[in-house]
Amino acid sequence: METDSEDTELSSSDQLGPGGPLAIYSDLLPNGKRSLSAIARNAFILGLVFGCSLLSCIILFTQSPSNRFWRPFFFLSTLSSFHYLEFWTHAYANVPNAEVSSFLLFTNGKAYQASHLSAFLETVITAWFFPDWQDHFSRPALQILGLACVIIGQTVRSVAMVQAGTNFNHIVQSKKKETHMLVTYGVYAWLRHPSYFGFFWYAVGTQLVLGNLLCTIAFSGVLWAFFNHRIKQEEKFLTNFFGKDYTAYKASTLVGIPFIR
Ligand SMILES: C[S@@+](CC[C@H](N)C(=O)[O-])C[C@H]1O[C@@H](n2cnc3c(N)ncnc32)[C@H](O)[C@@H]1O
Repeated sequence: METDSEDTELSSSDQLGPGGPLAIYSDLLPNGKRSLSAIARNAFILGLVFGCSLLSCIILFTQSPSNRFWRPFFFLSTLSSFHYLEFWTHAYANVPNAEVSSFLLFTNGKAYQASHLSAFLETVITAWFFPDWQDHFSRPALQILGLACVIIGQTVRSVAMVQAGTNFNHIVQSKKKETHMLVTYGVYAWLRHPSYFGFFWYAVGTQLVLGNLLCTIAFSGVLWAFFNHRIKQEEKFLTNFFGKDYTAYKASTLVGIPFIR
């Protein structure tokens, strides 16, 4: 005798095919843009890199601050926590946009990857071959300032992403969605681009802590030009979306990146 459950059993391709009853889950399968296995894998790897590099950084620094090889491990720990938080903020407050690409691991462009590789190489090469030159630039006061920038920058960016919720999108939107609301509360009450403010100061701060003279200059210049252009474009779209409300909001807030108004 056939049971009800056997009656309704479908082959896996029927269940997952277009319009099949489980088609809604196809996004979550391996290779889907919200693939649960890829999300679990990325989170595991980033957690592992964060834990190991933070521990190595602390051990090397406390053994002897003059052993400069705590620096690359510091950089890896900031990078891994940054990429983990990019996804976590989406998973917490922006579920419809939480995708594997929200980690920004391999989707942030070649310039991003090249600049981080350059920073890593500069700190390793100067620590190994030119320690005096590195010491000359990386004074404790600059490093403490850099660390403050990293902590404040990362915190402001993550808090902004949580407060903006589903209104935040890694890709600047040129068409207004029905659900898109103008965010003017929380950190957005003071800063109109807090996630850009946060990233700018976080990134420059990492270079100050590492004692990277070349990359401090390069990161400041390249990021300034990038955000200056992006903010102007984004504000044109936001003015189209929200009209006078955005103009009034703009007049009462700051950007917080030098010379960008
Ligand atoms: C990568 S997010 C960056 C948001 C903002 N510029 C920041 O730095 O926090 C880009 C998206 O956020 C949206 N956005 C920017 N400011 C907003 C605001 N105050 N309220 C609602 N959406 C905003 C833009 O429309 C764009 O699609």
